[in-house]
Amino acid sequence: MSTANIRFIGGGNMATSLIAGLIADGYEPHSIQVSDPNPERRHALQARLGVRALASNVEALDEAETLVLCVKPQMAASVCAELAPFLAERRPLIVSVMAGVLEQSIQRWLGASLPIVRAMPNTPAMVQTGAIGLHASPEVDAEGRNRAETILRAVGLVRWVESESRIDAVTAISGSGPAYFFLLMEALEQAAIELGLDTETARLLTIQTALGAAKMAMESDAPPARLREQVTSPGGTTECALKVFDAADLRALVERAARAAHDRAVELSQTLSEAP
Ligand SMILES: NC(=O)C1=CN([C@@H]2O[C@H](COP(=O)(O)OP(=O)(O)OC[C@H]3O[C@@H](n4cnc5c(N)ncnc54)[C@H](OP(=O)(O)O)[C@@H]3O)[C@@H](O)[C@H]2O)C=CC1
Ligand SMILES: O=C(O)[C@@H]1CCC=N1
Repeated sequence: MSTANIRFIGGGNMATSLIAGLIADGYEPHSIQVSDPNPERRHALQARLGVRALASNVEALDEAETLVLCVKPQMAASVCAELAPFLAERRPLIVSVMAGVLEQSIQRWLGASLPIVRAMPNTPAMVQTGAIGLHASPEVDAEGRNRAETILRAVGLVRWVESESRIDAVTAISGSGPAYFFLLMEALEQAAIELGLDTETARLLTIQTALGAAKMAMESDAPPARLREQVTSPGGTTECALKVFDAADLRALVERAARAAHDRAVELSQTLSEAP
């Protein structure tokens, strides 16, 4: 099965992460083309990753087998309308990473029931440690599902979800999730500095601790709650720290934050589905 000729529309943060991850996995830079209106971004993509970067979306489509839509949700309608006349015949597999943009909306803007896979990746795809949710529209055949999965598996862990609405949950957890962990890292690093550690030591101890905790959680049979208990000696230091988190009801706060992200994705879906 060929995964060749992948075309990206929009060359920002998410496209750069995906392209970097694919190239690190062995994809040939010449099999990837990307379009972006920003000349500096195009230059960076070409210089850093060796892919062809074009100003024109239509030119970037050339010989597309898989087309990855990587523009902001608010740009989706106009970009699809621009591409529509060039897609009807070729019928590439369309992979949309756009948060809150429904398969049906994309098909309506394209004016054709093209096969669409919605993918919700995250920026750690750049280091092939992405967490990706996938959903396929009914037009996607087994080869299309395989192709999307093969491409996304090159940059991380892939999970299919049963209904398209679940992509909004994936968006709230793993799509936006790296930002939550980065925020925690920023706060812990700052606390380390306040406690007297030098900046570099604070940075490295924070990052290594996050990496170690994630690796342990991934490799252990025990759930995170059990791993947390193993760190928490009765009457010890961790217990004191965790009591502070409990007093602030950290769990409820995290749930509220995830729900806010989810609800924003739903709101985007509704608003954009009404866009002409
Ligand atoms: N960032 C993330 O962690 C994740 C993002 N996503 C989704 O990925 C998509 C892109 O997000 P992200 O990469 O963060 O956003 P960025 O703004 O970094 O990237 C979007 C890029 O598209 C360019 N662009 C604007 N208009 C057009 C156009 N008409 N044709 C082609 N390119 C255009 C922008 O240029 P300019 O800046 O000059 O406008 C920009 O370079 C979004 O839909 C988002 O929901 C999904 C999962 C995670
Ligand atoms: O913040 C956003 O809207 C995008 C989608 C998931 C991560 N970033």
